[in-house]
Amino acid sequence: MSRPALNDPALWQEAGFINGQWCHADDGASIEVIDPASGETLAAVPAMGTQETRRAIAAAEAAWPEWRARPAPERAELLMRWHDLMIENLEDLALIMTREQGKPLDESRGEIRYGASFVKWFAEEARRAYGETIPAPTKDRRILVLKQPVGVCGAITPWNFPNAMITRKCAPALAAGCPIVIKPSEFTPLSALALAVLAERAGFPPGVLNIVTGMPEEIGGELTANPVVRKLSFTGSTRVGRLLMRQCSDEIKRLSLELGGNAPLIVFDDADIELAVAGTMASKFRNAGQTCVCANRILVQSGIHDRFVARLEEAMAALRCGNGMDEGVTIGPLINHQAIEKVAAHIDDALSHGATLVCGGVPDGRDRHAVPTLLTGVTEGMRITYEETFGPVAPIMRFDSEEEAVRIANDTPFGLAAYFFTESMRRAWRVGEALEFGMVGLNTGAISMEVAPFGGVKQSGLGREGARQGLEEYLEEKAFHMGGLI
Ligand SMILES: NC(=O)C1=CN([C@@H]2O[C@H](COP(=O)(O)OP(=O)(O)OC[C@H]3O[C@@H](n4cnc5c(N)ncnc54)[C@H](O)[C@@H]3O)[C@@H](O)[C@H]2O)C=CC1
Ligand SMILES: O=C(O)[C@H](O)CS(=O)(=O)O
Repeated sequence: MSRPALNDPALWQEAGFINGQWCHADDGASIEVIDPASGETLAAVPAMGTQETRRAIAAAEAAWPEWRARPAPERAELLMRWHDLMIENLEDLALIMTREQGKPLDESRGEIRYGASFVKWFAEEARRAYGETIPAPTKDRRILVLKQPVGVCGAITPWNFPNAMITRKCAPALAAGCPIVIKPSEFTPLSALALAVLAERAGFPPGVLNIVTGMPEEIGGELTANPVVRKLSFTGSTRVGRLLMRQCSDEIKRLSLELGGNAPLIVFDDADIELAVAGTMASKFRNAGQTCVCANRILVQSGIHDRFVARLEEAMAALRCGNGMDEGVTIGPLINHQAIEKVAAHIDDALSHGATLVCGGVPDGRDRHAVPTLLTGVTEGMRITYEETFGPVAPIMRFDSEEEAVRIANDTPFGLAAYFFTESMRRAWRVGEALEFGMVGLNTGAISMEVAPFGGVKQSGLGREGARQGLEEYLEEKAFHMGGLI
């Protein structure tokens, strides 16, 4: 197991974190963490299940009364201390992330800053869980609306953003006064465990933040069935989100779901072509295309089509595939062989139905890399247009009219992110309002930041993360009627 040389080796943890204690699975079982760049075993973390999860939930329940009673400025101070420790240890956290997830080091550094931005944002928001007073209908009554923490929360997070998807959930939970039990992806647990090391150092009391690693079905089964857990927050596939939603229905738990996407990116004839190319590169190739907000379909109007394809091919030629630890690499390996096989299947299907390969091609599984690929002549009905590719493949669909582009863009059960490029103010309003997505980028491919609400409609999920809305997901509203006052 070739762990990286860290400035602070204590950040490399191969144990779960329950009630302020580092612990292993009751039966001693473990699961291996694989380096996606080499395929070698990097670490082994506990294969925890129902019993360990039950203990973590009990620890969170025991911690709740004191944590909810702690004044918001004190919760905020702990969150800021955690934020500062993340920034101080940024290089180590980035190294850990690149080794277990594969993304280039610079992207990992960017994700640590992105993850830390949620901790700082919710340290600030903790002080603003404002209630309200309502004019009473009679003289003897006063009506208040109190904001109170939901209670013990659970979170289940994906492998593609193994730091930011943790902090985007636990920062608002902790800010609101909720203790939390987190199950990170079995592919990338080390980033979550490093965050727990820093949370402990920041001074969070035992039981407030717990990390349970291991068997998804067992841990998820306990988080969804245990009545002590009042809310579950999930980021991942729509398939699993639907399953968890069903499992939470018996207890009518609060839910936040950030699920799959199928983002259209539309380039109109009147687009600024350089903005459109830059926006496409930013949206399509971040994390080797393994994000839920990546452009999954690229719709280009006929008049600009050939020029845009030529410029995009030029820009893609600058991408460099390789090991994320190596200087200058911009496209790391995909997370695993299943991901590579899915990308290959999408390319094969498109080519077999008449698409043209401009550059790239079917990845070689042995290289564990998906080569940045540009396809033209992509048409509706090809798998790549209705399944989330989650890889560095840019499928170009030609269109003629604005109405046709909006129809195609909206023709999906998903509704997470969409992008379009035009210099026309009138078209900006028409298309921005017509697109059925939770987030829309006009002349930009970057829409992920802590200040704006992140989330989707239709089968892309429920609720919003980040922004003012993100705190509300962890608060309950109580109408408090005070009668007999005269
Ligand atoms: N909306 C988003 O931000 C994301 C969407 N995705 C989508 O999900 C697809 C697969 O990516 P994965 O990370 O493998 O997503 P996934 O949905 O399979 O896994 C996400 C998390 O759910 C857990 N999980 C899986 N099955 C579970 C179960 N039965 N009970 C409880 N927890 C369970 C996993 O251990 C992981 O922690 C991607 O191809 C992409 O389409 C993936 C990551 C993020
Ligand atoms: O899971 C994801 O893909 C992230 O939500 C995307 S982002 O927030 O990093 O853009």
